[in-house]
Amino acid sequence: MSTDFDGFLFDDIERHETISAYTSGGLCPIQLGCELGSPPRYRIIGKLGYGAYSTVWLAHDHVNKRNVALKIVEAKSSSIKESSMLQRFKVRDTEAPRVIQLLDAFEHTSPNGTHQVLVMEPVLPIDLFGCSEFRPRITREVLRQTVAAVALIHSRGIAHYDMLDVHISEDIHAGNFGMAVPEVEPLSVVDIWNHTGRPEVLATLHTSNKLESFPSYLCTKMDLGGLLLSIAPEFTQRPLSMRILDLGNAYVVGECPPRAITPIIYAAPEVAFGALNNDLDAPWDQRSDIWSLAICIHALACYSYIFALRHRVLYNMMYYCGEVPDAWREYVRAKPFPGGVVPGPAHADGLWKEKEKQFFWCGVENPAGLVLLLRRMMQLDPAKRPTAAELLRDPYFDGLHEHDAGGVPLLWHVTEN
Ligand SMILES: Nc1ncnc2c1ncn2[C@@H]1O[C@H](COP(=O)(O)OP(=O)(O)OP(=O)(O)O)[C@@H](O)[C@H]1O
Repeated sequence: MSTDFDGFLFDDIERHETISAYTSGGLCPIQLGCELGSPPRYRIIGKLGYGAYSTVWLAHDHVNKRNVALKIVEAKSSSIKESSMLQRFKVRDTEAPRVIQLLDAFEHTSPNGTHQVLVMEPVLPIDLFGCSEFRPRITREVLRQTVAAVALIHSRGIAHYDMLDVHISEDIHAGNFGMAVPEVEPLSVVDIWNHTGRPEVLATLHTSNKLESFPSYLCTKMDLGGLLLSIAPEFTQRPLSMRILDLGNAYVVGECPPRAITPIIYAAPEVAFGALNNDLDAPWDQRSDIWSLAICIHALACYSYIFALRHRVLYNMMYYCGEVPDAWREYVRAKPFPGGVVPGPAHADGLWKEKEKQFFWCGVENPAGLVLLLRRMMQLDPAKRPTAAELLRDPYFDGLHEHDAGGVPLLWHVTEN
């Protein structure tokens, strides 16, 4: 082995967490089949996902005899805030939860430090650009429940602002929303392993010998949707129940907001403008959530992001909103509009007409209604954005109600991913 190279021999940043995140203060090395908890209680079955601060695993809880999701947070970040946020949203049996349910929390020590572990119900995240065999059809009901999840956290004075997950490269993202899949809970470990087949793993070979910090291999995410299609296909025929995930960056409005971590192309104008002018502490609150929720709804509806180019994002915001805010005029004077096209209402109407066609081709229910909804949400002035509770009364959601999500098959799947 060559000694002039210090690092990993293999890497695949598109499919795994960054290997270098396994370091002192970083991620917890995990092996399939290992048991966590004291006394050992949760047996790791497979990987469900990873984020900037954690890895998330499907595990079997020997005590309650059910499968659960374990979010194992890097040692230097504390998830105490996230677990106390989630505690606020624990529901009784009679209520429909809209926030992922926290079942337990404990600490686990690894060579990299002490990690918070959040035990949660497993959900099927809406993976916009993933390679699952399963893709839900994004109906008005899915979107209504997505807005209802945000309305719920807002009603408790909390802002989320991390609804769009970005993994490593800014090209791969998924919404921080998922569907409850209680069908996963009773599955036996052997059944799961039989149906998912041999786990795909990548050996972690490092040129140094600091081996204890790293797992001996990285696992590829399990295809939970594909697993359910093969083991419990009837799940696509029942009413769905959406959850909002990842309250790690959420805060109680009125307290000091954490720095917004939403990437600029999904960020609200007030945050994006600040960030592009080197003000990373631009304040954000629930009104900023409404903008990001619109970006998320757009992505759910047509599997693409409304704004793609970071360096043009402010211009595109002005084009879609048809105006130039007074506070941005100085910025615009220094960097003139591309091709000299000045934003205005007629130009904005034209862009949204094109958007309506795109929604139509993507099979969106009531494309014109969705355009009107998004235009209400995407206001450059945060004060003009409706609240999430007001959005639930938007004509786009007419005829849908919290108590009546059932009746017709609400999910469908496509396999040509
Ligand atoms: N309860 C769960 N069931 C199934 N999958 C989950 C669950 N919670 C999280 N995941 C998956 O794990 C991924 C990472 O989780 P999460 O976003 O909470 O981590 P994070 O480290 O806080 O990430 P970031 O802050 O980068 O968004 C999610 O995008 C999702 O795909």
